[in-house]
Amino acid sequence: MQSVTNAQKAQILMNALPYIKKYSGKIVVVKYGGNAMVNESLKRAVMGDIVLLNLIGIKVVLVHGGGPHIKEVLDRVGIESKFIDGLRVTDAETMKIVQMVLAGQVNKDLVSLIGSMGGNAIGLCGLDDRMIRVRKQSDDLGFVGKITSLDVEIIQDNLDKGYIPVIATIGTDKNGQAYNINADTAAAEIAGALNAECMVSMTNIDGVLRDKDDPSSLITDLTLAQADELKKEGVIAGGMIPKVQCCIDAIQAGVKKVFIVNGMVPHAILIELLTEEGLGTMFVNKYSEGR
Ligand SMILES: Nc1ncnc2c1ncn2[C@@H]1O[C@H](COP(=O)(O)OP(=O)(O)O)[C@@H](O)[C@H]1O
Ligand SMILES: CC(=O)N[C@@H](CCC(=O)OP(=O)(O)O)C(=O)O
Repeated sequence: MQSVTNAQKAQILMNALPYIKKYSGKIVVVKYGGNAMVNESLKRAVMGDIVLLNLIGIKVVLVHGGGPHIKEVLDRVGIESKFIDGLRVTDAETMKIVQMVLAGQVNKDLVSLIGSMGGNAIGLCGLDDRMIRVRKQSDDLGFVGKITSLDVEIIQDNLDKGYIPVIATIGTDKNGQAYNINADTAAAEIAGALNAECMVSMTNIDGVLRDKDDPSSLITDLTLAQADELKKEGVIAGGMIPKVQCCIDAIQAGVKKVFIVNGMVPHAILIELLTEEGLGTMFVNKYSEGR
C-alpha cells in the first residue's frame, strides 16, 4: 500500500471540514440491515464510524434490522420463515423469537460493540416508553405492526445527553401486545418524526442499480419523480421496492437527504457523509446543491 504522509493525512481531515460543519449538531438516522452485519470486523468498522460521527457532534440514531439472525433461531427451533411482500408472517411463537433476537441479542450486541469502541450507546425498542405504537397491519401477517404514532421524546432525551440511541423495531398496540416491524419502514418513520437531516440505509448492494446484476450501473442521484419512474419501469424490484419506498417516504416526511449505501464496504457511512464523492444512491426531493 502506498504510504500516506502526515501532510496528506492532515489534508484528508481538512477535506472533511465542510461536511463536519454541515452535519454537526444535526440528526442522522442510520438503518443497519441484518444482511450487512456479515462478520465481526465489518460490524466493528460500522460501529467505529458511528462513534466517530457522534464524537464530531453529529446526533446519530442507529435503527437496526436482523432478519438473518431471526431466521437462524427460527430454523433452530424448526419454524419456517414465511414472507408476504417482504414482510415476515409473524405468529405468536415467532413474535417471541423476533423480540428475543432483535431487542435482546442484536440490539445489545451493537450497544456493547459501540461501548467497546469508546461510544455511549443506549439500547431501546419501541416498547420502551411506548415509543412505537402500532395496529395490526393485516390478519394474514399476524403480529406485524403498522405504525400509528411515534413518540420520539425518549430518543430526543438520549440524544441531548450525548447517547447514541440503538433501536430495535418492535412496536406495541394499546394492550401492550408486541408487534414486528420492518426495520426500513421504522427507520424512515423515525427519521421523519425526528426531523432528521439525513437517513442512511445500509444494505448489501451498492445502491439502486439500473441493472441489478451490473455494479457499474449504479444510479448516484435520484429525485422522487425519477424513483417513481424507475419503479414503474420495473428497474427496481424485489427487496429494493420497499427500501426505495421508505427512502421516498422519509424525503416526503421532511428528511433532507436519504442514501442507500453498501454496508459491506468498510467505512461506507464516512465516505458517503464526509467526502465529496459519496458512494451509493442519494435521494433528494429535487436537484439541489449535490452531496
Ligand atoms: N434496481 C435494483 N438495484 C439494486 N438492487 C435491486 C434492484 N432491484 C432489485 N434489487 C434487489 O434488492 C436487494 C436489496 O433488498 P434486501 O435484500 O431486502 O435488502 P436488506 O436485507 O438490506 O433490507 C438487492 O440485493 C437486489 O437483489
Ligand atoms: C415485519 C418484518 O418483516 N420484520 C423484519 C424485522 C427485521 C428486519 O427488518 O431486518 P433486516 O433489516 O435485516 O431485513 C423481520 O422479521 O425480518
